[in-house]
Amino acid sequence: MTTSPAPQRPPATIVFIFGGSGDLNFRKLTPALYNLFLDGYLPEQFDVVGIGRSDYNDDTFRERLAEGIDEFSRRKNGPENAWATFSPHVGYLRMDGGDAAAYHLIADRVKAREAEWGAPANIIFYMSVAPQLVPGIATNLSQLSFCGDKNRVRIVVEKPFGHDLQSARELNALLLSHFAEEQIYRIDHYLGKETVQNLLALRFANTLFEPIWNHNYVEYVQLTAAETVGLEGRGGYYEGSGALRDMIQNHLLQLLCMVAMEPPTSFEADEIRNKKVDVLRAMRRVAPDQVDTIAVRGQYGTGEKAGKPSPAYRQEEGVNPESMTETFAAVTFFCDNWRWEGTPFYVRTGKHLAAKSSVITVQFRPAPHYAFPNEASKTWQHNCLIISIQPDMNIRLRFQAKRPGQTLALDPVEMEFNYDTSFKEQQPEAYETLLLDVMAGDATLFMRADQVDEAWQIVMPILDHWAAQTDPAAMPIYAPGSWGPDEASKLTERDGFSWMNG
Ligand SMILES: NC(=O)C1=CN([C@@H]2O[C@H](COP(=O)(O)OP(=O)(O)OC[C@H]3O[C@@H](n4cnc5c(N)ncnc54)[C@H](OP(=O)(O)O)[C@@H]3O)[C@@H](O)[C@H]2O)C=CC1
Ligand SMILES: O=C1O[C@H](COP(=O)(O)O)[C@@H](O)[C@H](O)[C@H]1O
Repeated sequence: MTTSPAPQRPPATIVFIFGGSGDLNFRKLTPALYNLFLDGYLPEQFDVVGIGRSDYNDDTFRERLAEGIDEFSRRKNGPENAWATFSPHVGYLRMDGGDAAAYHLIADRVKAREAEWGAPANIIFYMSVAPQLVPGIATNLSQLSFCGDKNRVRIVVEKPFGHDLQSARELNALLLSHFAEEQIYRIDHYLGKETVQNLLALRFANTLFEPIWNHNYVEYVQLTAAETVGLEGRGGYYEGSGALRDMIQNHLLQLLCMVAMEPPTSFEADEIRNKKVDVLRAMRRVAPDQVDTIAVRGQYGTGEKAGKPSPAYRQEEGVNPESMTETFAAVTFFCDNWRWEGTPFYVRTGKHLAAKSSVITVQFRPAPHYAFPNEASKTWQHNCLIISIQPDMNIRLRFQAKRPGQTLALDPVEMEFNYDTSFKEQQPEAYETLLLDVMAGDATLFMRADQVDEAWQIVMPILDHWAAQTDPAAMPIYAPGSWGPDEASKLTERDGFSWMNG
């Protein structure tokens, strides 16, 4: 999301992707760069260099990535010869990120390109590797003479950013010992989604919602990120993570910030990030003995998918048969500030749920006086703003309307804004937006160290409480294809509400 009306082409840039041979680059990063290239956003002088230990050379690496483009790029092979024009910009360096002596390969590559281009290049180091490798790579990079150049060198760090508060602090301290904060781009791909960025437009480019966007009018907010997929071959990672760490500490708390933040005075990166971190600071820290009242976890059991038996989480590859890792988490958060005091924010996420659906629901309070006869509205519902992030991309406003006829009958109806019908432009993938922002030096959609820290502080009491419960029989099990364990409904029902499904 560049803040200028039309994005400028970035200057000459080399993107080094540590983990170039891995899944994220294959499915997301190179397809995103390729789409940016096709859309004319990349400079003429750019290189993408994958780094890994796997045995590729430039040609075999390009062949491998071409398969990823075929399968995962929204533009597929694009116009004729598009890949043939793009692929010479792609190369591979075979090296071990832990081998400090190998880093001259990077320096040599930069030197050669700059000589060819006749100008210094911006350099981006993308950490698409397991988190435990990041400190070593960052330390080795810092030995390169140009790394301290704030104007042209940036480092992108993938999630998870730490495993807990302590490790996140250590990682931040290490990165900040080698790079300035403005060089560090902590990525959260949810912030690159069009529908998520549109939350800022919805709230701050309209007068309609802002006057009622507070605890006086909003009864509660629900944020759901439901997935139908399971582990997708990432059992090793997920087993050490779980739903709270994997989705809530980062993506869902960031969404919550977009819903709850105060209006910014500008779209400067730090102004937006200041407003977001204020929300995180205001969020209630839960006492250990309160965790069971505000948080529920669960794990998927055996079931059936596409007519075939599907294994329970504890039977998945890389998972402990007595695992206590949650594949579902639901939490009631409160933001203790003037705007939101007393309004619950119900947040939930899970694997193998009934639908793929990321939705924010803002439920308004009932009308102060209901003059209609009770029998007028058998299906009476509160006003509600439903913001669908994905896969549907729409915003629906639900209100009561009179059903045509001679009786006074009211029914809930919806006004809908839909991206597909309102705009003809294609939606860029989140990684396209975020990679272009890194190249442009725009950190608005990236997390600052203090945001990461606050988000960990918020979830730590829940994680600690759950970690202390070790009886496998105590883990609530839910059926794949459901909306999670029954216990999750208690969170909302306790307050007289229910989850909005589907
Ligand atoms: N895949 C996804 O959908 C998502 C991934 N992420 C995050 O992105 C990061 C990468 O994930 P993903 O691509 O799935 O992981 P993979 O396991 O597929 O890839 C890991 C990469 O790290 C490289 N690597 C491992 N050890 C070294 C080393 N010593 N030196 C250099 N390279 C090394 C591997 O290359 P080689 O074996 O050739 O050395 C490989 O390219 C992780 O932090 C993950 O959490 C975040 C969101 C989504
Ligand atoms: O970061 C992650 O996100 C994906 C969900 O992303 P989405 O864009 O498809 O909603 C999730 O599957 C994965 O476990 C998590 O690490």
